[in-house]
Amino acid sequence: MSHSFRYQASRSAEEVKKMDTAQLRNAFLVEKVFEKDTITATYSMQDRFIVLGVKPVQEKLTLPAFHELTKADYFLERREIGIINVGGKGTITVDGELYQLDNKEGLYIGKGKQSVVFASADAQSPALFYINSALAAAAYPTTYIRKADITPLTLGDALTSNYRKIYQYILPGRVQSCQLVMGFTELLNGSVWNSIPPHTHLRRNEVYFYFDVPEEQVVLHLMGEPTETRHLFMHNHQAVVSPEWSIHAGAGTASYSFIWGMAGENQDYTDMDKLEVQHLR
Ligand SMILES: O=C[C@H](O)[C@@H](O)CC(=O)C(=O)O
Ligand SMILES: [Zn+2]
Repeated sequence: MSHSFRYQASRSAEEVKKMDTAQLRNAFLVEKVFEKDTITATYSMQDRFIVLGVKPVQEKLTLPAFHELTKADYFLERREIGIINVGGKGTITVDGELYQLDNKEGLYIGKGKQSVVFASADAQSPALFYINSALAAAAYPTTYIRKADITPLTLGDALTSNYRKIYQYILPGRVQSCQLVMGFTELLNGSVWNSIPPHTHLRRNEVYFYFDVPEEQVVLHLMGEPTETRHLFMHNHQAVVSPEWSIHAGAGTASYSFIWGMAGENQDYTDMDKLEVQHLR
């Protein structure tokens, strides 16, 4: 099996004002999350957040320690992870305990678990495990999360093209974690705008991962300070890091879904500094 990793330094709002498209993409985009029989990792210095993609096809894949980045003996020595499967059926074995994850099912694995092994049920329709990881100081139980068990928040309106359902998977009161807050949002029936009106949250970073973007469609992801915005055109299965000073919003050329994951100062989902669209520049 193979694995790869990348390191992304933290960037200031001042630096970003002067970036061209390639520099912006290099600093914030995770261009290829999934590669066959590989575990990819992007280590962002925003809250030491790690974005991983696991695509087992012919092989079982074991989560490595990424010792070069972490100096840990095993990945979860001082970390926690949240996983959402955006592919076909798969399994995750955590210190010998087997969990089956269908499409859009999730798993939280706490600090201290030493062995995490991923597999697909069918090589023709491989599992695609999208993972976020944050530093953890306490060990909380491994928890299986089923979409059918979650009552989503409904936001927006078809008249403003932002009708969407928000499935909160990991947050206080549902799944206990140290820092991670994670879930996904579905845009429905031709609605295309996510997180509009937008917000920032100085207390934590956020990473967006776009999925279920129809073939040949794109998402125009918006970032930057509210009065100094930038954009990135994103394809299916790409992720983008949002620093604490940046808005994170977007519009698709069709409806799509995205996983959001956060870590930082607190875990209150509603802790956002809301902005009005008229104030954007
Ligand atoms: O801080 C929270 C996150 O930005 C997302 O959950 C927002 C979102 O999914 C949406 O409004 O569509
Ligand atoms: Zn946010």
